[in-house]
Amino acid sequence: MNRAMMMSAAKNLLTRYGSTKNNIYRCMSTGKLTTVDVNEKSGVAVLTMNRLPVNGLNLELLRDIRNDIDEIEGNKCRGLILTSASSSVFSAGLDIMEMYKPNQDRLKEFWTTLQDTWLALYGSSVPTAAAINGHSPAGGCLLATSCEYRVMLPKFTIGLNETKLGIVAPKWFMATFCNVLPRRVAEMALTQGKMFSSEEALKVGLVDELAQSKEEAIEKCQQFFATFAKTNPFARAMTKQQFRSKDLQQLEDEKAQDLEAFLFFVNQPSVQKGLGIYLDSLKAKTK
Ligand SMILES: CCCCCCCCCCCCC/C=C/C(=O)SCCNC(=O)CCNC(=O)[C@H](O)C(C)(C)COP(=O)(O)OP(=O)(O)OC[C@H]1O[C@@H](n2cnc3c(N)ncnc32)[C@H](O)[C@@H]1OP(=O)(O)O
Repeated sequence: MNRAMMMSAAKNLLTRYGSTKNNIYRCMSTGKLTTVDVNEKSGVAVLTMNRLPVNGLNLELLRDIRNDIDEIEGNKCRGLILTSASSSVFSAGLDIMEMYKPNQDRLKEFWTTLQDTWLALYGSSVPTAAAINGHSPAGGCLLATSCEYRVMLPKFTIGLNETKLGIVAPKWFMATFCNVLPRRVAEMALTQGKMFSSEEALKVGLVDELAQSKEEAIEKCQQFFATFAKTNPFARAMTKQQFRSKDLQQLEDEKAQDLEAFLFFVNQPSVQKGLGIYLDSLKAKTK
């Protein structure tokens, strides 16, 4: 982050936090595929993904999440908890249908919206946490690890499984993973396409706590936010942004090349063939 960007971020944060210390704000739900509920007392917003059955991240769901994050930031919420309306899947990751035999204009918009959603979530000045109440592969894991804290329910799986699908996780997926895990663990897991059980994820630090129910997970996320009670919100947010600025800046600088690489890669006949086989295997499971 250069000096001008830093000053502008500081100005935004001062405007947000300057005179609002003890007030409670109300946020409103914006999306059709998401809901946002704000705890009137704590000011914490719960953003629930609601594209059942598996919260596949298609263009519309990503747009809704992105708009919700902007609205939560704008409404001065005290925290953002990301969770799912499903009782078994947090998010199945990117909707493979967006990448399989794609319309090229939509494909571009899809990837650009994913980039923008990540920039908004990973760079959010609002404290963020994920209540992971179901499986969380690939893009689902990206969303969860973009948050500052993770609480997961037992007996589910989480990880970046891209290499198992014959696709490559972009650099910013890897950077997000490396922000949570020791570099060696991250490299091994990424190259293996490893999906961690909830219990394994806790052991390596991919998640911070386990909870027995969604309600308990949300409560634990709220307790995490409470650890900031005695900090200055402006100083907290600036500190977070400085920690993450290298990763954020890299994607900001390379957005166009990243899109180009994605389009090139996804349109390769071998990748299309692999995605088709993978989709068939997923569908065969349900027959
Ligand atoms: C030099 C190289 C430079 C490279 C530069 C970069 C290039 C960039 C390349 C591209 C990178 C992209 C990164 C990709 C990220 C992703 O997120 S890809 C998606 C990965 N996701 C998965 O692998 C998860 C697949 N799904 C599952 O494992 C299971 O569905 C589940 C999540 C564990 C849930 O299981 P269950 O509850 O049993 O549900 P199912 O019965 O399996 O599924 C229900 C229906 O949903 C469909 N479905 C599931 N997941 C997806 C999905 N991700 N996309 C689309 N559709 C999905 C499934 O087929 C079922 O459909 P129906 O049979 O029609 O009901």
